[in-house]
Amino acid sequence: MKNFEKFYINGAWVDPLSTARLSVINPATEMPFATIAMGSKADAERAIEAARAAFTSFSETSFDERLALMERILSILKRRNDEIGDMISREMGAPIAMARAEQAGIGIAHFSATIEAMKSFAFEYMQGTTRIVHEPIGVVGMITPWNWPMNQIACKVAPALATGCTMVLKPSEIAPLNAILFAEVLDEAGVPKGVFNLVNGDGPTVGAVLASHPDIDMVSFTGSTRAGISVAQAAAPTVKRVHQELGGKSPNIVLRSADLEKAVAAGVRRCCDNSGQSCNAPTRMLVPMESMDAAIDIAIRTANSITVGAPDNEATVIGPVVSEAQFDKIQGLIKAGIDEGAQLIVGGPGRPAHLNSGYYVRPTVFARVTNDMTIAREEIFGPVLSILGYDTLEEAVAIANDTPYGLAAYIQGDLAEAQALSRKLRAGTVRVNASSWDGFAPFGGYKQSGNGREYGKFGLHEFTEIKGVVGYLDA
Ligand SMILES: NC(=O)c1ccc[n+]([C@@H]2O[C@H](COP(=O)([O-])OP(=O)(O)OC[C@H]3O[C@@H](n4cnc5c(N)ncnc54)[C@H](O)[C@@H]3O)[C@@H](O)[C@H]2O)c1
Repeated sequence: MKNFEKFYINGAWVDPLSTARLSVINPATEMPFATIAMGSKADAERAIEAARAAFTSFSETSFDERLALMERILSILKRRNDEIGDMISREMGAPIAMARAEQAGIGIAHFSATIEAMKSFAFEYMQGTTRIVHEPIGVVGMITPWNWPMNQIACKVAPALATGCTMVLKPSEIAPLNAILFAEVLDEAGVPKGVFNLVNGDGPTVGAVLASHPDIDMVSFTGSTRAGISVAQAAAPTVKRVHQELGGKSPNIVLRSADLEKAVAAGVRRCCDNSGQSCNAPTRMLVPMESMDAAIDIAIRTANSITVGAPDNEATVIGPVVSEAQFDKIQGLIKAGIDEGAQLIVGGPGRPAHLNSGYYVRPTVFARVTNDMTIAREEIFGPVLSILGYDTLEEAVAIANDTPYGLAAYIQGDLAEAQALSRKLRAGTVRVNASSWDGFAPFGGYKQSGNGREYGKFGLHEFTEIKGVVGYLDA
């Protein structure tokens, strides 16, 4: 059992003031393998004080100093990538190769993209005789989830450092160890003391302090809509900026012009990727009604080809889901799908037959789902796909937009048709056909999927205040 019971505050690894501890569980074995300290209100306040004290000097560093710092971080992240990936695999169950290449690799991608973006970002410019200045917003509280842990940490910390903010990070208590390695990277890179601080703990204790504290100028939250609302409520009396990246129930519209085989197979795989634990997973596939039977055939074949297994086995495509609570929640939603009359075509309740321990879920597809069913409305966060039929394109758009969420939407088919359709979808990201991830594209949600945008120049914008110095030049 490894002990990770220190916090990183004011440039040093310090003992917590709190005595509470939590075991970190490997979801593949259901066994604890490490412990962390769970911070108290006093631990959070100590970190906020350090970040506040560091703000004046860090906000006055030059662009070149911050660029050099970002480049040092990037090179250390590259060196330690596999170690970070292995840790993520152990604590949240992602298959080892994917954990290294994608889960950890995305941290590198965000630092690279932010470095590129900061080089062309207009931090200051003239507008008539007024000087427009983007200044760092101040001390940022960051609260992150377990599903793509390094993604969320990097896409907040990179723009915050690039703009001259100081920060306190509270990562998910369910997958907290990658954040400890990340803090080691920042320490080695020479981030000035107090600029980056890490306190582990739970949401209602440490998270709530970050949300409500008057010395925090902005809280950047990624997680469930439920917790995002609590954060916004706690933040309201101090009128800080609240940036939320929340849940999703993203539609994937398969147009009549699409290659059905390719589109359905890719949609099933994408929904199950990361064991279905992606906020932007395409979980509602919309197919033309007359193609429903053919789509069912393709979905069954594809789901059966997804190998579920131990994260350290190279043949594994998807590992376990993160926790017992998540496993139980998914099982309950699969049961709701069956009880409400959706057609279960592959997968279903329980673990895959060859696995009798670990939080493994069978890739599951329901067909002939209607958009009022629980499985079409609630975020499941497991490898569970709903296929819905549509007759007209107008109907497809109405179904796609009939959700409280608006994080992402997907379109498969003719490019010109997809371009026109993309404007009708109420979602922060629309992905057309087999487009690959774009670390410079804005990422964030419409409706109850959040507010604000991350990634590239949009992240830089998010972490700044805009000042107008009127009369900067004589008229
Ligand atoms: N939109 C996005 O960018 C995005 C990305 C990844 C995950 N998510 C969402 O995250 C959820 C899964 O992650 P999770 O289970 O870790 O979510 P969660 O909301 O339970 O926890 C997220 C973080 O919030 C903290 N937290 C919980 N309650 C809090 C409170 N009352 N006050 C302050 N902090 C609190 C947790 O400790 C954790 O650090 C899904 O709903 C998913 O869609 C969204």
